[in-house]
Amino acid sequence: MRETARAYASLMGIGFRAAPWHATCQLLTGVVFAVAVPITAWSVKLIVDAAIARDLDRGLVAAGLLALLSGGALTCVFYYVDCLFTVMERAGSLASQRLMTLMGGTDGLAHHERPEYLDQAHRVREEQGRLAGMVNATAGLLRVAAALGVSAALLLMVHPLLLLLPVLSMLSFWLGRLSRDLKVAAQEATSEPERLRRHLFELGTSAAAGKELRVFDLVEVVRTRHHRGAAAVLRQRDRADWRAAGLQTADGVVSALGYVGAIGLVLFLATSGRATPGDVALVVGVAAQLTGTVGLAVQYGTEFLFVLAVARRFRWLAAEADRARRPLTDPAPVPATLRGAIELRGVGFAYPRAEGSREVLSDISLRLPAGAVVALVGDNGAGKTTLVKLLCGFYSPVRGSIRVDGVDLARLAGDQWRARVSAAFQDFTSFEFLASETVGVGDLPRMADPATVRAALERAGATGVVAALPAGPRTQLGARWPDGVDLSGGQWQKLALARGLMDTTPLLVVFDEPTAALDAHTEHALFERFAETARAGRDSGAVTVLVSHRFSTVRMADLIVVLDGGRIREQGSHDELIAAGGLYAELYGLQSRAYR
Ligand SMILES: Nc1ncnc2c1ncn2[C@@H]1O[C@H](COP(=O)(O)OP(=O)(O)OP(=O)(O)O)[C@@H](O)[C@H]1O
Repeated sequence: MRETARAYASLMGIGFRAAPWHATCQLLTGVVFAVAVPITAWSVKLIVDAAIARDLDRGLVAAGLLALLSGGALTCVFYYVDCLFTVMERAGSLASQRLMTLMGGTDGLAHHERPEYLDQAHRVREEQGRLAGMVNATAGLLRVAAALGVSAALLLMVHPLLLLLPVLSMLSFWLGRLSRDLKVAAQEATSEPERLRRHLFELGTSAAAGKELRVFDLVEVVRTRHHRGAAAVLRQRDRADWRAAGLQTADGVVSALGYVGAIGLVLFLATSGRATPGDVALVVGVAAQLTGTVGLAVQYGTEFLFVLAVARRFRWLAAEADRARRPLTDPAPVPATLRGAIELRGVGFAYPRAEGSREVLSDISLRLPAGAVVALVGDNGAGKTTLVKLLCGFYSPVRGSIRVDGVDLARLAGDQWRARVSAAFQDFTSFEFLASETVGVGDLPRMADPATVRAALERAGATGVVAALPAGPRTQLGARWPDGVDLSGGQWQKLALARGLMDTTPLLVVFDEPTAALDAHTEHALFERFAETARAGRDSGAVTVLVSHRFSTVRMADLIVVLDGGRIREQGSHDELIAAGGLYAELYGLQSRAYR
């Protein structure tokens, strides 16, 4: 219960922080409007009674009250709707910012592996719009409560038995809620197949997947699976809809019985002289409004529950983010320069999601000396990228430790360590910014410095890519933007490489197959240059880790580490490994024969 209250408060907090005046105004105008509407029925009663009593003055006062209430209610509706839109817009923007901080600002990546996290994150992303809706749902419920309260008071003035009408309304509200619950449950139960259906839809309609779908003749397969999935989802949701419709019919019958009963009672009272004709008009008016109020109660009640469910997920993600950001127990500063080495001592690692927590790295003991260029080689799945991710601090070893000049990496603040890490990955990100920014984000403080960006482009051999763009470095990248230019895979990759070379004073530089889209000669020439630069800058002690399947590139490294099934099979310089005649020598021989 306390958790629910906190979840509610967190989303109300977003609404009020984003638009405090508008949120207050929406709540107030909603209540005033809700109170004014049933009172108009009361002023009608006064007018009818005055007419029957032939009392013009009383009739005019009542008519004035009616005009005032109608005008006031209309004005309130105007402000209510205006505030509603403003609150939704501003709270939506603030909620997106919070969500980005929660989901994108956490330290490592380990939580992204947990199915529970993925599921919650996916749902929150899908229902993001609702994060802004707590003020609106609350305003709606307040409106309903105010309208029901005033209606009940007016009915009580005529006869206590008429209070059964709001009671029946509550029954009707309950039936309405049951029917909505059925629909919500069906939606939740089908959320996974629905996600698959959307994925298939995406595959079947996107240009990116289009090539492979056609080459492998998969268009029909994807379409059939999509249609079958859609039919299964609809079938399940249809069943719930029919049951919900049954409950709604029962709800209609209950409302009609209440309406007829209330009017029957007031007519009986009027004909026996215990109620006035104005009372009859009052009850008819209030009873008619109650039907609408119950409809609103069901609508806002459901919306409130939906928003509350999203709020709980939001809180859950916030708690996860807090956990991921747990302060270090024994923090140590990141060294300014590396003097000794980055050392891995008995490191073991298993992905949280991997079957039975299978270790993908075991017993890794390795010394990466300051200033060295180290190459990681091995078959697909040998664990090269995983090792790189551990070095970058995205994940923590489950056994053993990584030490930076003798200090456990776990003692260094993640963001401070990563500020000293530079990288280029094979699965790089295509930042659709201006070309100079796409590269410049590799070193934010110097992003706006054209000379630094030019130098990084030069080091990555990407000067030509930017020079050929219509507005050079000021060209917007990405085809979806006006005047945006799309690049080839290799060109994007060269810019990603330049981004990884922006920072000239890192402690660790990682190249995880960043040149896979380039030809072997270009890759060789580039790495020769990187190695030279790395060796020239040995003073800062930066360790350069390079992952490549091309042995012509690998051979220039100071240290080559051969991984096999998550373990180190052998390590040494190119000459040492060739002389040893092991796996490296065998693979090198195979590749060089193929190139001859
Ligand atoms: N996010 C993940 N969750 C679970 N298992 C993973 C994940 N990423 C990689 N693995 C598994 O870890 C093992 C090592 O993968 P890794 O990507 O480190 O290999 P690699 O040597 O870099 O391979 P490649 O040369 O193909 O890039 C593989 O068995 C892979 O299936």
